[in-house]
Amino acid sequence: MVEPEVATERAYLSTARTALRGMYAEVVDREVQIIGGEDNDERFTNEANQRAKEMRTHALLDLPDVPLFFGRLDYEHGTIEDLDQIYIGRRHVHDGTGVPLVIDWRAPVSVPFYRATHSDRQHVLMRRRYGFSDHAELTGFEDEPLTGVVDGGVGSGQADAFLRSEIERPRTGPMRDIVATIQPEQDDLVRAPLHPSVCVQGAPGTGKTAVGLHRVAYLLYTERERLGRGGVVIVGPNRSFLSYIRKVLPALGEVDVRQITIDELLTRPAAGADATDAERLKGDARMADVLRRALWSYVGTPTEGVLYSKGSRRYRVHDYEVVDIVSDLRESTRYAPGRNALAQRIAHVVLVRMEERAESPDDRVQNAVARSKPVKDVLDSVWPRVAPEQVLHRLFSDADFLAAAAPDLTDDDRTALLWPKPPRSWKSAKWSFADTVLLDELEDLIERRTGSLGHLVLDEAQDLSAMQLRALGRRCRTGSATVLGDLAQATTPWAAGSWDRVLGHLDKGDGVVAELDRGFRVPEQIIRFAAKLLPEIAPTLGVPTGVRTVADALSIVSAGESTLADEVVAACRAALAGEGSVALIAADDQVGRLRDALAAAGLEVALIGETEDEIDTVRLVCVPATLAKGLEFDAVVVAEPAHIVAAEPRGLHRLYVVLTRAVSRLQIIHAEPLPGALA
Ligand SMILES: Nc1ncnc2c1ncn2[C@@H]1O[C@H](COP(=O)(O)OP(=O)(O)OP(=O)(O)O)[C@@H](O)[C@H]1O
Repeated sequence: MVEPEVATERAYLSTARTALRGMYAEVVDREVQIIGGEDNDERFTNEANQRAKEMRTHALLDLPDVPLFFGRLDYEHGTIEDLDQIYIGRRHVHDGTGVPLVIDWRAPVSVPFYRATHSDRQHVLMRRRYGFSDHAELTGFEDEPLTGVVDGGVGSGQADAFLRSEIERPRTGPMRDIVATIQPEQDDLVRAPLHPSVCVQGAPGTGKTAVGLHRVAYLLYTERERLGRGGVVIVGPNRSFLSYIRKVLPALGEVDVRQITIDELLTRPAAGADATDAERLKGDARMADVLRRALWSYVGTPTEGVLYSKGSRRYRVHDYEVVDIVSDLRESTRYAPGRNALAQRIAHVVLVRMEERAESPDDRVQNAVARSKPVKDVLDSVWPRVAPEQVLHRLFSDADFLAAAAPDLTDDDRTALLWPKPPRSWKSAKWSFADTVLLDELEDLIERRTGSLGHLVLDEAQDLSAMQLRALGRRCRTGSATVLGDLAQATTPWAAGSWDRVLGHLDKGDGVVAELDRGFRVPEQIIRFAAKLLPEIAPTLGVPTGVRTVADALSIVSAGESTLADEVVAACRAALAGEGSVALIAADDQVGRLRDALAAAGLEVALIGETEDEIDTVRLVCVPATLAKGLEFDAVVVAEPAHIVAAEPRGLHRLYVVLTRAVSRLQIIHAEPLPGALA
């Protein structure tokens, strides 16, 4: 490391920071042009301009702890106009005269930073990577020449050391971006085009979440206009997870992406709960047919025609004519427009009758007839207005109605769906979360949902049911999706199964499935240990490889029933003596007690689920096993695996999730025997 050169690079960083402040001030000082006038168009334009300015200023804020660049490429002279060197960072910075000081990592000229190799240099002479302190002070750099002889792994070896130190940099607070060290196989997915949809199967810690977030940042860079219209939404499994990932996109300069859970995306609140069997069935794809049949069974067969009077004249539409119209319209469109069409078609027949008598009615007459009482009476009896809640209430309280709508379900299935004590009316029903998804489907069967997201990212998608996926797909009909998950981590009984099926339910059948199999988070020893569960939980998946081994990564302590809590306290205390974040993970019904034991021993500890924000500040957190998904910690202590397994039908899958949260060290403490595969 040449000191003067570090000083030069620091000076460059400081020039870039000053330039960014200049860009910020320029946007702040620029007046938003106000268009005169008070009508909606003008108001809308003024608001949009104001909002664009706010977003731009927000995006240009210099985050004090985030370095402005992380790498440099030295190109062969003449490759890029006027520049032989480019600095690569999270956003573009220029000096006010048009000279770029930092180039956005997403720009095409930055691609070789991630892709160039000795055998395919892409005109690059040298790649430089910078090291920074926690406060974004430049501390040094490593050079990787891409020309000349490769001796003893110079180049890729150095890069690996850099990647390793990035991964092992102690964690505090929420997830960080990986923009300085995105790996080629990840870069392929990050920069894949907006269409078709992409689905990533990846073992724990292979970077799926990181890839999904960087892909969003990349797509917003390349397709901002197209995505701006529909918007981008990231759907995650729960609030703790979303809180954990919330800072990655802002650090990449993207502040306008909604990150929500699926129940927040569906607008109906849930108040009730389901038994497991009912919940599993309610997520099953067969429910789509059941709902369709149930809804359309409200359309009856007309037994009477329509007699329309105007003054002393009468016009008759015969019953068989109404029968024909109804059977023509049934299921040819959504339910509500079908009802309107029926009124219009009856009115049209009346109009024809008028014309046959040499009258000359116009469109206004047709509309008046369609709204007239005799026509409305027919509609109400043959094609009544229905609310989604009404249909579902009847389905779960009327065994005959359910049997007619669900001929393909078994008797046991139907019994599981029926409410033991039906609420008196659909208005007083307490809908479960699975019910709200069904109501969403019904709503769309009644009136097609309009509007579409530009892009949808689904994380931990292996857990979503067919019906949930359909609801999500409806919100992104013309947009595309990035689907991320791991079938081995599927813990819900209603999980849809294969990725082809997931894409099918989302209505993104043209999506491509890719696999990530290099584990970055978890040391090789821990991966191999956890992977002993794979033959039982996901026999078709291969064992991932870890990119690192870490000395003493895994230890297993057997304790007595009465000493378990003491061992847990000792293990957490020892883990806190090292650097970074520490988690105690235990079965949901055990974690509170262990938290109390830790607090009683004088350790500062927070419980995830109760206090999301404290993940940012408290080093030791207790994590109920059901909230561990997607999270990671430098050191993890797992208490009593047998309890975690016994707590739920897919307990072994849950244990696999829990065992794969550690970046450096995993300690397992058990009084009961370990599950067979791990013993
Ligand atoms: N290229 C990379 N450079 C540095 N760190 C990386 C890289 N890829 C992944 N990581 C790190 O590995 C860890 C795991 O990444 P991530 O959470 O995205 O994995 P995942 O596949 O979503 O895991 P899980 O299935 O457990 O949810 C994170 O700390 C992430 O920052």
